[in-house]
Amino acid sequence: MMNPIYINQNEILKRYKQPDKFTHKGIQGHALIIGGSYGKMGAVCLSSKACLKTGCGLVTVFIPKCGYEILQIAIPEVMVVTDNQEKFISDITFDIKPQAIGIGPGLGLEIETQQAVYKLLQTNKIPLVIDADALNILSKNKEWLPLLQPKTILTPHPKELERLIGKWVSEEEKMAKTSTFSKQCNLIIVMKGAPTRIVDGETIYENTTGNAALATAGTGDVLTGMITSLLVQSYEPINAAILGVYLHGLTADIALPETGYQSFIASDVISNIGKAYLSLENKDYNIL
Ligand SMILES: NC(=O)C1=CN([C@@H]2O[C@H](COP(=O)(O)OP(=O)(O)OC[C@H]3O[C@@H](n4cnc5c(N)ncnc54)[C@H](OP(=O)(O)O)[C@@H]3O)[C@@H](O)[C@H]2O)[C@@H](O)CC1
Ligand SMILES: Nc1ncnc2c1ncn2[C@@H]1O[C@H](COP(=O)(O)OP(=O)(O)O)[C@@H](O)[C@H]1O
Ligand SMILES: [Mg+2]
Repeated sequence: MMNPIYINQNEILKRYKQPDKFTHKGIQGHALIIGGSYGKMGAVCLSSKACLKTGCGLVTVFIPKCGYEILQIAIPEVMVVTDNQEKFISDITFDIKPQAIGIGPGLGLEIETQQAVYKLLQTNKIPLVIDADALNILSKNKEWLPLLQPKTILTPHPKELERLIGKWVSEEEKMAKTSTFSKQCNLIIVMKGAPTRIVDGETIYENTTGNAALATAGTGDVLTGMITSLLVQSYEPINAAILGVYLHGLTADIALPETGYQSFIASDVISNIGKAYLSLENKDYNIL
């Protein structure tokens, strides 16, 4: 494996941009989060709330009908567009103009949902984060990979990565296969785990924040919302991935003294994003 570039505060401060004093919600950007199915609407709640809390101006979700009230009640700041189907997504249509899309949390694997993803990939030209069931749909339909725009961000956990690139027998082989896949398809791969590594062709970044408290339901859904938020705020895809992964891990480091490893939940990531940002500005929470 090539020596990784460690993602520490120094690397982050080279990339982090403070919001302009005169910015407004239009400039801060509009994100679209697509996901959810019956029983997995929480994934979209977590992802869209994290997206807003990472600084974008507007967030819309595209979800099946059954999630309408859940979303509107859980997060009044988020706007909702619904599919015609009750329990899963069957056709992704919207008349908003988001600057980036995050797709996958809670999406499910229905055949109609797979076709809806195919249709989106055929026409989509804006930056995209692909996670969870959207990754699993791609793994089932690898011939769709060439439809992805250059530098699309994929955020697999180890099982999702295996579905995408096949099994490996060593850490070295895993990294080599991921690097080849990233290069061949011109994609950014966020290999989630301990530690999370970001692969951009032959360049490998290794995150230095985060801990085992993150091993809990929904923390990956939150990461998808955070990276999507940074994309709409005009970060280059590689910088959105790097900053998103770093801030996400930092929330767990900040919260740990209060929550311990066991009681930390995905909502605690969201509620500590503010402190994670503040630590970059040397205000109050400079814990590193
Ligand atoms: N509240 C909600 O609505 C929530 C909704 N969610 C939604 O559910 C959907 C399914 O997503 P999912 O990730 O739970 O299922 P799946 O892809 O089968 O992978 C699970 C298997 O992968 C493995 N594995 C995972 N991490 C690993 C690691 N670090 N290191 C090693 N192995 C690891 C592990 O395999 P094992 O070790 O058991 O063989 C595990 O059993 C998706 O849409 C998601 O967004 C969830 O986000 C939860 C909250
Ligand atoms: N032991 C650990 N140490 C550090 N980070 C972890 C650990 N376990 C999980 N994580 C992080 O938690 C997140 C889990 O994502 P994922 O498996 O997609 O969860 P979910 O699908 O439930 O949202 C990833 O960002 C991963 O890097
Ligand atoms: Mg996940």
